[in-house]
Amino acid sequence: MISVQEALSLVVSHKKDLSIETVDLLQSYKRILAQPVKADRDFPPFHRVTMDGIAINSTAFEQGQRSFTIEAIQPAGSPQIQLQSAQNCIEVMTGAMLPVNTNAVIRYEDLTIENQVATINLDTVTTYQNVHLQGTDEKAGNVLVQAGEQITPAIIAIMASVGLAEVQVYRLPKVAVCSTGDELVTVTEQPQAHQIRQSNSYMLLAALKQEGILANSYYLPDEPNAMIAQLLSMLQQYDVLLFSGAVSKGKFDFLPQVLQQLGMQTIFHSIAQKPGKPLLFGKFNTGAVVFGCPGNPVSTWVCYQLYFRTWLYVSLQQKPKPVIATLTKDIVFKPALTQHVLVKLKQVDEKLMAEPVDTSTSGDMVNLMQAEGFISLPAEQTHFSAGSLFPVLLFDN
Ligand SMILES: Nc1nc2c(c(=O)[nH]1)N[C@H]1C(S)=C(S)[C@@H](COP(=O)(O)OP(=O)(O)OC[C@H]3O[C@@H](n4cnc5c(N)ncnc54)[C@H](O)[C@@H]3O)O[C@H]1N2
Ligand code: MOO
Ligand SMILES: [Mg+2]
Repeated sequence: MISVQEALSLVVSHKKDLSIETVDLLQSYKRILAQPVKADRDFPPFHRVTMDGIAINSTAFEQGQRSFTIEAIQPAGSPQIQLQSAQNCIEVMTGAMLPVNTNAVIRYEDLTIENQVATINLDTVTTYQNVHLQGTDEKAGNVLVQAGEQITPAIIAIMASVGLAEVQVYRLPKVAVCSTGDELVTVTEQPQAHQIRQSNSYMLLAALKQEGILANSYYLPDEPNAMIAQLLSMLQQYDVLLFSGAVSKGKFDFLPQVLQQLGMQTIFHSIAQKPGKPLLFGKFNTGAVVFGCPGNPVSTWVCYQLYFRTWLYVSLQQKPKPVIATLTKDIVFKPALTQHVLVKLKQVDEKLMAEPVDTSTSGDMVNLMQAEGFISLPAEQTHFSAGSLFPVLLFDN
């Protein structure tokens, strides 16, 4: 049996080089950016008025002048105009260019306007007050977003503002999610006493959606010939086959042998870890990789999060953001296995605390709901004390 570290390096070494494709700006949401996004102009591109009011030349105010005749109006969306006399002012609107020869904006709330004369009811006016100065956020030519970032609404806004109507992103892998087992019925069916409704593929499909991947869903019964017929059609279409169930030692756990019969090379089958010991990882010469997650829901979830997401992230050249947290209680775990412990996170003063979530078994999907991530306690150690620091693999469940 291989260690978690060995398994992860094998998964990484079988990453897929995903090509780059061009998609419409809005379609790029949640995809991984494959190009840097550069500022085509300064941010902001001009001295931008940030309050509705008047623009003056502050020298006149410093010399004691308080009342200013309104010369003109500068709306947002109009070319920049010029203050003709430093003793006058121009009405300016939020989003407008600051008029030439002005250097301060006074809000309407701080003015009295009568007969086209604005009187300032303030004791002080500072240079460039209520003005967002050109280039203070970014300079033209600078990289605003690096390649490798997952595209968020804020990144979409940045790309729109620099005129990127089409965006280069990494192609997403085509994924098939497949549940197995004669005990499974669909969500709409009333299960008999010996049956359960299948839930793992819904969980995986939803998790894949978080990565922007719209996967297709399949089902295999516990019968090798029926499995082969279904798998043959799936093999041609997908980059990843993500199974749950049928990978352990049971008389009806046919998946490993059926996949091998179809030409899959087994890269590993079982890892020194709990949960998720029977995980199967293999590859077809079509390039398709197989993750055969153990059927218990928490095992499926942990294997998906740790191994599939690692594969996905290296394939997409995406870097996960590490989080370190402090274990809140002592744990003793004697088997020579890495134990993945589901945790909730809470902030206590400066410290991020990882509190283990009570789960009875890896079949306990109800308590999985409480967890925000897991920590992996190394196999070589048996006692883990409260106060120790661990990296947390965060997930959104
Ligand atoms: N003799 C041994 N037995 C088992 C071992 C072992 O090492 N030796 N490993 C155990 C571990 S650990 C796990 S985890 C499970 C993995 O089993 P399989 O991958 O073969 O999965 P199944 O037998 O098909 O199902 C296990 C469990 O999960 C439920 N299940 C399966 N699919 C779904 C689904 N789509 N939605 C909801 N629940 C699902 C299934 O009904 C079973 O209860 O094996 C242990 N046995
Ligand atoms: O993956 Mo199994 O928990 O260790 O049920
Ligand atoms: Mg089984």
